Amino acid sequence: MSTEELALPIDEEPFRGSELEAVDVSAWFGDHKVLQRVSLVMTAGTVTALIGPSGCGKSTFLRILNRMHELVPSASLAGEVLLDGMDIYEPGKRITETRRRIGMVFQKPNPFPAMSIADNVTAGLKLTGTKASRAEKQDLVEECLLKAGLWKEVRDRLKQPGGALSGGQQQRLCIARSLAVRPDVLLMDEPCSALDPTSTRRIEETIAELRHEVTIVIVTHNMQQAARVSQYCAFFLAEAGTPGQIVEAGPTKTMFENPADPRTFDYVNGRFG
Ligand SMILES: Nc1ncnc2c1ncn2[C@@H]1O[C@H](COP(=O)(O)OP(=O)(O)OP(=O)(O)O)[C@@H](O)[C@H]1O
Repeated sequence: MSTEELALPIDEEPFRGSELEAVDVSAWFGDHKVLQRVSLVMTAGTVTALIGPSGCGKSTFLRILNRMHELVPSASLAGEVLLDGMDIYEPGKRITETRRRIGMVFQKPNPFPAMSIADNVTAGLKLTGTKASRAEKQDLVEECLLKAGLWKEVRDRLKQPGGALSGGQQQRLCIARSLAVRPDVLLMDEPCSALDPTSTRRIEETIAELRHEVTIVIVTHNMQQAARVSQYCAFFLAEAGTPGQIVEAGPTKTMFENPADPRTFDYVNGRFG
């Protein structure tokens, strides 16, 4: 068989990344219940968008997916989060390993401002105890900046401080930093909300390119963005003081063009929220 025959068309290339599954996840801050039995499968090779009005628990849900929720002293939760079938909350599971496998990019770009661009990219290695030679680090810096779509813009100034980059470049630097520890899943909490339209587009292109590398879950308030970047969508809602729940989840096209629930239709068409 020739190599041409063996090669898969691009759409059928096997995806890297892992499957993440939330099973009956509920969450509280003190005795305030903010999520009620949320279940969702986030598949490798897809971008899953979490949408819904302010306060319905999207960020809380995202933070539960990499064990950041428990950093809030009053916070508690029930249910399971399975990473390739293994519960990340199982007693004895190391939090650092979970956070290495499930990275997070925040709303506001947060590079280490005084640290060089190159050192920002490799900063996570120390935290995860990964040893790398100088040459390996150099290769990693180039690889991750390329994947994050920033290499061409910074290749000649890798020693300059990360804080000197524009907001959009800083956010792509943070994406490169997340990729350097080779995560299986990347969580993004409104990654473009602090950025101008051009930088937003650039990040969206980066997300599209990364989908084959890493499973992506993104919280966004921007419906056009959800439609552009995601293949799968989950609509969260907290009605009249009740905890947030998923009203409906499914392929993005269906959610936008032919949702099953009238509340989804109203939300994606900007009638509330
Ligand atoms: N650290 C906290 N302590 C107490 N309550 C909190 C905390 N963080 C969030 N909450 C509450 O949990 C609920 C869900 O908040 P969350 O931020 O997850 O919603 P969201 O859908 O992401 O909102 P937004 O779209 O505005 O970011 C809200 O009622 C919020 O007030």
